[in-house]
Amino acid sequence: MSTETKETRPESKPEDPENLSNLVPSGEEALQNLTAYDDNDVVSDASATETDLSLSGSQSEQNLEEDGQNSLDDQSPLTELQLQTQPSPPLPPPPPQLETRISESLGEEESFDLGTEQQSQNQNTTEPNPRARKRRRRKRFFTEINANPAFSRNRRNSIGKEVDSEALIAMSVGFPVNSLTEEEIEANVVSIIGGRDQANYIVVRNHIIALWRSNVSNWLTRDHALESIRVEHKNLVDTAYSFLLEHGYINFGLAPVIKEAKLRSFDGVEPPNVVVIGAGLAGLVAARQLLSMGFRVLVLEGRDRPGGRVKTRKMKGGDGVEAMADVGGSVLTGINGNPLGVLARQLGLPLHKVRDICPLYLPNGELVDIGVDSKIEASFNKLLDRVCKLRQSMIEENKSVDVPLGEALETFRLVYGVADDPQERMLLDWHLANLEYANATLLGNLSMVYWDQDDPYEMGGDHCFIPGGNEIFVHALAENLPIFYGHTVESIRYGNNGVLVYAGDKEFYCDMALCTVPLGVLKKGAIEFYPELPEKKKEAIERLGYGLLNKVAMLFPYNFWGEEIDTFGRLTENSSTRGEFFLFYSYSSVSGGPLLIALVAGDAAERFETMSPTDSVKRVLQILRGIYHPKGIVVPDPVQALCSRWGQDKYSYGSYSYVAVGSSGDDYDILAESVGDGRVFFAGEATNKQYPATMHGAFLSGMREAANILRVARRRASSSSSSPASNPNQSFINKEEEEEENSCLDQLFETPDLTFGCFSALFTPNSDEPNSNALLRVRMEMEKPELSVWLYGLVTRKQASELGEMEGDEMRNECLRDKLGFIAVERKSLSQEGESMISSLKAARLNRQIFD
Ligand SMILES: Cc1cc2nc3c(=O)[nH]c(=O)nc-3n(C[C@H](O)[C@H](O)[C@H](O)COP(=O)(O)OP(=O)(O)OC[C@H]3O[C@@H](n4cnc5c(N)ncnc54)[C@H](O)[C@@H]3O)c2cc1C
Repeated sequence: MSTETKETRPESKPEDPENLSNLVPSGEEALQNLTAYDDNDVVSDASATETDLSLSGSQSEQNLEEDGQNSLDDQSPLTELQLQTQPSPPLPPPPPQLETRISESLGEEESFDLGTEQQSQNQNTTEPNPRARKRRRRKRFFTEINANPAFSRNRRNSIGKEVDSEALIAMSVGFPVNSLTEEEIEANVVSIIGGRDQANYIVVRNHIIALWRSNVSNWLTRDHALESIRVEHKNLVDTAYSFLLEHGYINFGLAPVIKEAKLRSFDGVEPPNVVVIGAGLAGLVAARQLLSMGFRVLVLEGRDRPGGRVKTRKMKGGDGVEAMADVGGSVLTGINGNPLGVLARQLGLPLHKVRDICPLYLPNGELVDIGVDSKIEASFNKLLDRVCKLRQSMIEENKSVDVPLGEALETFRLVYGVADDPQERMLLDWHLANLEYANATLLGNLSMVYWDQDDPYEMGGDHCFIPGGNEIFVHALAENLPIFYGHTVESIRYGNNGVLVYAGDKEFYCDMALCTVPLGVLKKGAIEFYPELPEKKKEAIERLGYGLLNKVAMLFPYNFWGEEIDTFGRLTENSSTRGEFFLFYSYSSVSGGPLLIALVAGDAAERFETMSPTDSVKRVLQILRGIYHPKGIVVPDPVQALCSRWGQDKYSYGSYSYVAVGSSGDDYDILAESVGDGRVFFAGEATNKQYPATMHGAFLSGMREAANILRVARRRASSSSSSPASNPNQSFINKEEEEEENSCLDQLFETPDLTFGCFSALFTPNSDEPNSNALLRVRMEMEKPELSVWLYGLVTRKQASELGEMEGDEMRNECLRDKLGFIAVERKSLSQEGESMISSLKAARLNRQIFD
């Protein structure tokens, strides 16, 4: 991925004692008595070896001087380089540049600010030596768009300005300024590519996106979209609206009105069944979207929790200090157009901008001189520019070779004599470590040609934290979804008639399956496919890189590092350990307590997994004391600490994808391709060429595949012989199983949450909120008892309780009918929402049986 910073994660599995993140309890004990934790927050054994807390405060006393000139500005011939080259895929032209800077406010309105590339480096801080953490990017100004005739006359006056800002919003969401995306072309949004219709379509499409983004808590209707467009362009509005809706660019997310909406995609035919494998962001988003499209959906998740590589741990100390630590994905890397930013707005969550200031400390605790710092940062960026030029020349000469990025950078460094001085070398190493962090691997593994192929698409705007952690999103997305936890999928068998998914001793039959497991799991071959995946896909799985990043999260009794910074870094004299705790994230302002997270990148991330947690935490404290003791600041022991082990996590086997030498962005596309003529689909961060290795990339891949599944389902439904409706045996729940289903429901109602009169109610297992769902059941007695039926409907938990408090069923029925507009229906007519609630209840009960 690109160089924008991201966050680490830890994780541990109860089954595998090696695979544990670790907690450090309070005080002295903290380092002597490390307790292992797992995904269930189970605190087990405290058998760590004795540790010595007297860590040395000062380290190297090097006197570092600013060096003279480097000669990076020289136009030295590239042929001087002696690089070991490796074959790479043919070089395509460089990707389109979408580098206009857009800034989006975090409130309901969006504002845009063209060309304000430089971010302020010294704001809101008293730090004497602030530094910018992010690599600067060159920028292009947005090309002008002229007023378009698609708009009605009364809007023409202000049209130029509006079209510009609407185009900017669409761009921030990932749409090109004046062309169609591949998805749009595939969806046939216009009959002639490049014609006048296309130009009009683009304006209409941008307009609809901007309209919805102006109030993401609303359901944007087709009529509303049409209001400001001339009526003769109704077809364009229809096309653009349907495209955007079905592909999840509008009306998506967690606003109440959006959660309730149901598309009528399968009127008159049995909706197809989809099994989603994995309840990470990609799987959750896809499952939600598919349910809202009318599919029947089931999610199989190996862990006992949703979220996958998004995991927030509650940390707690003796004196009431506590904090929420994101041990997986943490930073929203660019808020403009980011779908997670939309969720935050819908849920009313504030965002905390990660401040750009990042002081760097020398091993002796001194702050790095700002002049040297700026100089080396500039040199580092120039080295990268040199690499860009080299690959540009390779593209022009059509040379299909690749070399490791690290090798190219080192060669240029030597050629231009950059960072010969020890302090400069340490600074350069810090930047290289930062690059290894962003890509979760050693620079020696990265493709020089394609490592930053996603740069042109990167989300603009601030990097942000979600106060309380990203699991807020996960829980909101997972609410009421039929997720079966503890179901590790071992094989997937697919054919013309459907898909069989095997998890333990259970098999699940479905029309289509969506596999969202991490690339690390695919690389391990942990899931067998029958027939085997196509060679092309297997090769892409092999080629694409999947790297490692780890974290140590430490909850301290108080904040000793100051409230005014969110990050600080430390330099090391040893290049080979440059990624070891090189960057610290402070979560004091967002996590609820004095929480510090140290990152471990590159080589160090691998070594870290073999170190004992006691030693790791001791080492971090040694570094922190090296920085703060010389300033007279006491660094206390943490009251709790944990270390991640993403590489040993059998549901991940690493942190996120990167473009390895010999691989390219095309491999992401190949990973995204479905197999078995539209039977098995793939989503997840490693299937998203534009936004790999990110939370929003995972989110968008889930949306993408939901749209693909809908397209294939429609195609199949229209060819009657293979329509799921015409072959009931293909249904996930067929007629024969209906009775079993009903008896299952009877079993659920054997232990209702509430019972009163002839009513009983079950609460959704995923929420205690008064407005969460309750499934109400009522017996309709008939004269002939054998004709009596159970009827069902959804109310809220609060309404169910209020009904329970009323006197007599007559009053209840009156309230249901007159006040709540409640209509009780037979089981088979229950809404999709009702069905998914039943599935959640069943899943929760099953999970209780497994885990209690
Ligand atoms: C340490 C770390 C720091 C990161 N920092 C950032 C950041 O700051 N910003 C950012 O945007 N992104 C960050 N990321 C990346 C981001 O977290 C991921 O890209 C994203 O969460 C991936 O989502 P996903 O749905 O593709 O995969 P996952 O979240 O991994 O979901 C896949 C799911 O499949 C399940 N599964 C696996 N195998 C099986 C099986 N056989 N059967 C059933 N279920 C199975 C897993 O348990 C998991 O729940 C970070 C990641 C890590 C690890």
